Amino acid sequence: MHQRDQEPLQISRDTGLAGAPLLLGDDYGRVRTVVTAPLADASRVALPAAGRHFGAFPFARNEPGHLYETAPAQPAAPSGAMTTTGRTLDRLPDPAQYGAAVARAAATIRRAPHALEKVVLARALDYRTDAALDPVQIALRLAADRAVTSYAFPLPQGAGAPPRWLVGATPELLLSKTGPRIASHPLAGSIRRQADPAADRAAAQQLLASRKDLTEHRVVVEYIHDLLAPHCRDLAIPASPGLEQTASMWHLGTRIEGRLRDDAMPCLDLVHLLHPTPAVAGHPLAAALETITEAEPFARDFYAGTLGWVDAQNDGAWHVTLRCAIIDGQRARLFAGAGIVGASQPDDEVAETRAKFIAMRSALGISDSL
Ligand SMILES: C=C(O[C@H]1C=CC=C(C(=O)O)[C@@H]1O)C(=O)O
Repeated sequence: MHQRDQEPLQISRDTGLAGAPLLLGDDYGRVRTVVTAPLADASRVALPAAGRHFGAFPFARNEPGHLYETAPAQPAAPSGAMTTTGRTLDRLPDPAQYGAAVARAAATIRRAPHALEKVVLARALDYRTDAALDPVQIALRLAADRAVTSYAFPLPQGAGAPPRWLVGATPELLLSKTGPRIASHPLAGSIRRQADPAADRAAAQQLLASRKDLTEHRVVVEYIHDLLAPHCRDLAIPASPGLEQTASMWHLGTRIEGRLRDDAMPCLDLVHLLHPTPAVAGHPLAAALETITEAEPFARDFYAGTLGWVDAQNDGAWHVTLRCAIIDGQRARLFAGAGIVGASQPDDEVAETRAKFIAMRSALGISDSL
């Protein structure tokens, strides 16, 4: 079922990043080689027999990502926050323009919900400082929140140039596979957490009862169900979502578990089947991608892509690349998005994306006044 035509594999193998650190959750290693290939071909890249191999693929399915062979290493010790003096922050687009794009998308959805039922619109923050940013230290700071999987992946730029870095802390599991058993844990529908415990509980209850958020969530769960069901001999999906929390956000989440018909189906073929889900793109996919391209004044790059690990048995765990930044020397581009349905209100979605930036902003030491 998963066999593809065996056309020649277009990959390039690079050792230019040898020795660079790579961090994913509790795994820490030093890069040996990097293989660059699109996600569609990733399961055909020959992997050495032992250990885990890490990978990161961009939002755009046809753009190449990277699979890393690493050697185990001692994790770096976390250090204190960076001290910098000159800093700037540019908003892409500014919040008012983002709100206008949300209003247009919600109106389009209300007019013709069969043509577009949901779209995820993102915005970016361009941060510049006078000191080089340390991607591993930033990921270690993010790792203080044990509800998320933090990561720092070097992204090769070619021709001996220093890498860019993909750094973040994701709360969302796209797909894990252990033998025949698979799991996915989509999140969609969010609200900012509150410092006061009673207000925090009230916010969670408000989310759980929100028809707008339940609609956003249902679209994702149905999509994943419909794609996985033909490959599964059983697939269990709870009737309603539960609450998931990170240090700064509440989310609606649904844990989906199943058993594959074909145990040998490669983990990365399942990842390719699912990515991008309506938790980051929308539904129907083609209309959502068109809306995203029109509305967002930047390339998503590796934001809203997928990253994880795979082993030689084709088991693995792949996450949705969220709550992240692309770091390049003294610059960082942060990303955050929100699911838009017909009932979405522009100001609420601006506030939601602002809340989703909190984790990365505080790991980078970007003050609220900037
Ligand atoms: C697109 C993002 O979050 C997704 C994951 C959880 C909740 C989401 C939401 O409520 O819209 C998004 O689907 C992001 O953090 O940039």
